[in-house]
Parts: sequence; structure tokens; C-alpha cells
Amino acid sequence: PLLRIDVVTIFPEYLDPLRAALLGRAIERGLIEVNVHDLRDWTHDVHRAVDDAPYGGGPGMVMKPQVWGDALDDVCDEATRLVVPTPAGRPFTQDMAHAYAAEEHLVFACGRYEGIDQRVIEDAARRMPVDEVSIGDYVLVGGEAAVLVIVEATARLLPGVLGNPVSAEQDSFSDGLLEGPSYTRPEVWRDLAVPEVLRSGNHALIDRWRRDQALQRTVRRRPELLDRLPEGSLDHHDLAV
Ligand SMILES: OB(O)c1ccc2cc[nH]c2c1
Repeated sequence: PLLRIDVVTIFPEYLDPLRAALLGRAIERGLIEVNVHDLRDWTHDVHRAVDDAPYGGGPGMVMKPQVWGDALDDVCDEATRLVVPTPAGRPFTQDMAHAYAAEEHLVFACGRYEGIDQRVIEDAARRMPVDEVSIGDYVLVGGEAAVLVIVEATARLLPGVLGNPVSAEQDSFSDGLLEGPSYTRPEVWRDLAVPEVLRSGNHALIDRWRRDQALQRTVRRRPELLDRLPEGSLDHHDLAV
């Protein structure tokens, strides 16, 4: 496969959606290999315990290092990049999705409770690249949903996974602006008409209109993205928006 993915979790069924739809077909076609492992297969006790009380006190439980260490010893190999979703992680971005799409083997460690004993990450980092990654400024109950997001954003960049190949430059966020509105038939729907310009056939005008819409939307919803635009990417038309 172009990319091998292993996921370690106490809720393997949470990753079933990876086998549906487009990604499912890419797996069937051998473009991507996805293996999901139940962390409890590496527990040592009759209770199959994966968590314990936190040193220093505080609420909740922490996931045991021994269990994670044994699991990652079996699942990771020389080509692995280990990805650990956590609210305390580096923000996951489209650039990181491209970097992950270029990897050979990704292993995702899904935390639950208050997270995984930090020594698991420290120990792994002695042998392989490790990324602690956040998919956004909100807190989930576990890393599994974050893995679904990261895998989808990464796999769609692989050649052959999507029907129409994703041209990176057409991808939203690639010109640094948000995508503007899209329309299809009928021309009028619930007394709402499609903007005239889109039916004009004047493609220079249409491109200009679309860029204006993208700019206006970005100014309104994500003004901070404008600071990150490469120098000179806004022309005098844009600045008039
Ligand atoms: O919001 B998150 O990205 C996230 C990731 C992992 C865990 C583990 C316990 N809560 C979590 C939240």
C-alpha cells in the first residue's frame, strides 16, 4: 500500500467508519492498509486494567505505561511515525496532512481518561518520530474521533483514493483563503436565485467574483488567515473588497 495505518484503542469499533465509503474502497483496492488493535490485548491482569490513579492526585485516571509500551513494541516498526491525538498537542494542519500522506507507516495511539502516561511518548521518541497532535480547541472524550479526522484528511491526498484527484492548489486552504459559496440547479429554489454572474459565461468575471466571495468570507470568519498570506498575494482588486 501507499500508506500503512495502525490504530491502538480500547474502542476498536469506533474506527469502523474508516471502512465505509471512499476510504473503505481505497482499503479494498490495497491503496491503504488499516489495522485496528484493542489495547486490552496487551494487558497483563485478569481485570485487563489499562488505567490507574494519577501521581500527584487530581481527577480521573491515567493510562498505564506498561500496557501501552508492550502494544507499541508490537505495532511500531522502523518506518513508523507515532501520532498521539491530545488537546495539548500541536495543531493539526493541511500541511501536516500532506506530510502524513508521504509517510510509509502511521501508528495512532488513542488515549482515553485523562490521557496516556507521558513516559510512553518519551520512550517511543527514543526510537521513532512522535507527534502529539490536536485537531482543535475543544476537548473530546478520547482520541478516536481525532484519528478519524486525521486519517480522512491524510488519505484523501493519496493518489487514487478519491475519484477526481485532489489538485492541491484547488484544495481550500491552499490559496490561504476560505472557500466561497457554491451553487447548482435549480436556478431559483425557494425564491432564492443563483448569483447572476455564475450564469454569465464570463469566466474572468466569475473567477474575480469567486475570489471576492472567498476574501469577504475570510475577512468575516477567519481574519487571522489574512496575516498568514504570502507577501503580495492580494492585488489592488482584492484590497478593494
Ligand atoms: O480533544 B482531543 O483531541 C482528545 C484526544 C485524546 C484524548 C484522551 C482523552 N481525552 C482526549 C481528547
